[in-house]
Amino acid sequence: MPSTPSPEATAQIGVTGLAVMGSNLARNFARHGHTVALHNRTYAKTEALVGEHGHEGDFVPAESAEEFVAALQKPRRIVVMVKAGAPTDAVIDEFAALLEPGDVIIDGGNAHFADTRRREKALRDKGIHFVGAGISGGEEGALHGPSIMPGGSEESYNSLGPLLESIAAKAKDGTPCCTHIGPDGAGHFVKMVHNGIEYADMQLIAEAYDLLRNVAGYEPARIAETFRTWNTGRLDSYLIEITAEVLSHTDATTGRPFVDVVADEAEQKGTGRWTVQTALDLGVPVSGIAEAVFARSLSGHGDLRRAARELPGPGRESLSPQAAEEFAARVEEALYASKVVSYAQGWNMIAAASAEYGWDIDLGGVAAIWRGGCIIRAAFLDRIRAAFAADPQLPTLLADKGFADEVGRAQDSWRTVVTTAVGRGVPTPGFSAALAYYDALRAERLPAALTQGQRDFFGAHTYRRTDREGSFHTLWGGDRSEEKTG
Ligand SMILES: NC(=O)C1=CN([C@@H]2O[C@H](COP(=O)(O)OP(=O)(O)OC[C@H]3O[C@@H](n4cnc5c(N)ncnc54)[C@H](OP(=O)(O)O)[C@@H]3O)[C@@H](O)[C@H]2O)C=CC1
Ligand SMILES: O=C(CO)[C@H](O)[C@H](O)COP(=O)(O)O
Repeated sequence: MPSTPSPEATAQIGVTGLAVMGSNLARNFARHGHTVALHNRTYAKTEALVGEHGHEGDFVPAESAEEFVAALQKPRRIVVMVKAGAPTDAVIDEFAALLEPGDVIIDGGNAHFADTRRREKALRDKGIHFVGAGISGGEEGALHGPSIMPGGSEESYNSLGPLLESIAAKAKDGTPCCTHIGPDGAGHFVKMVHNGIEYADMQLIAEAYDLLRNVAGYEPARIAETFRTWNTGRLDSYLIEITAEVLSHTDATTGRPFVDVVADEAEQKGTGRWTVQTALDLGVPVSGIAEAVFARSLSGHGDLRRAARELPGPGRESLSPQAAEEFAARVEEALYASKVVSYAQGWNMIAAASAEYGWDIDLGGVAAIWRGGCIIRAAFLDRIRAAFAADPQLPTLLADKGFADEVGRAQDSWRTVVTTAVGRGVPTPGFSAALAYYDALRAERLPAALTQGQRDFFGAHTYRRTDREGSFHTLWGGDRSEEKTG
């Protein structure tokens, strides 16, 4: 039964799920002058939030879902910030039963976009707007300004947009890092690709660190300085900045570099894996992101690593200080070029999904809202925004003249870094895959022609020719004459 709004319905927005993300988002709304209704399954968390931060703005704590809904102005806007998956479904079902047509439920968790499409459709049938909103920036971003990627109907964005834009991060030009991405699952799709790119960026940075350590022979503190310098140039980004912080940190217990006492097994919650699974379904090559997911997975396979530890590898002579410095400069170029490739792959994926699902996503707009607040925020994103503003149909970022020139200038160093890594037995799956992608895209001819011949040989799968229209099959088991099949 729809609840009857009480005369005390004062809250412009409600947040349910008051763990790290939800409580910080609620505080962010309140700090921006919005009255915020608060709800959490376990009421003690609601009380704790009001006890500690009640002075930051107007909060309306609610013990029950009914009280929470009654505290909201119409159309009611409820942000759900609970664990992704079944808990999100349970909370949506609980609130949908209390809402009325025109009300809006916003899922700010890391939901799979297919779940968001399903939920949006089910609620649309009841007249309730469902907004799957990707939110990036972690705990700090939620409090001080995240990047927000809302999907859903235009109508829901009209009601919600100003509120979300008020709490979002602001890019250097003052633009809020929040825009309507597109219908149903578009917002969560774009957030998923953001995380896939985040994985690729982190893997490339990790490879650069490994090369500086094991080829250039730098200690972590020196590598931190190198990253700090890079952060003043074209690689200027949050991830490079925090890399320098992590590398310069000393473990208090042992006095050793922090990075040397952390177990070298990278974990993952799943959004990178979803990106790769979805890319396979869409037929978009995202080799940089895939290698990053596999690299995390491999690092966690202690059993395989222990079994292979004694396998032989090449010797590693140390470089002279000058050669090390020259090599470090080349690593910067390889890192930059590989980064451009993984962003190009991510954008191809967004474009493909936009076409597949009819989302009409503004590709430059995505870059614009990732300039601030999110984990992959970087100066570089303004260049991507500009590239799509100049040509909204750009087939790949590598075709943008500015990026093409830079990557072209970096290619010698990129090749040197990859061959040096191979020669010295330092694994660089991200750098290598990015370079292979670059070379495959620019190749005049690919060996895929041979693959087609093999497929036709063993399975009569047919092939197309370069000189004639249609499909063909060669009678491999007979006189090897060719027949036109279509
Ligand atoms: N942490 C991060 O940096 C980021 C997280 N996200 C996403 O944001 C969402 C929230 O993340 P986070 O703040 O870390 O919290 P968690 O993912 O740890 O979820 C905890 C919250 O979910 C509630 N909850 C769990 N199960 C249920 C249920 N069955 N019914 C009702 N409530 C339930 C908990 O309530 P109770 O207190 O009663 O247990 C608590 O409020 C997640 O989807 C996450 O993926 C997105 C970006 C960054
Ligand atoms: O969404 C995020 C930032 O944008 C999270 O930080 C991200 O989910 C972390 O992922 P993982 O635990 O898989 O490294």
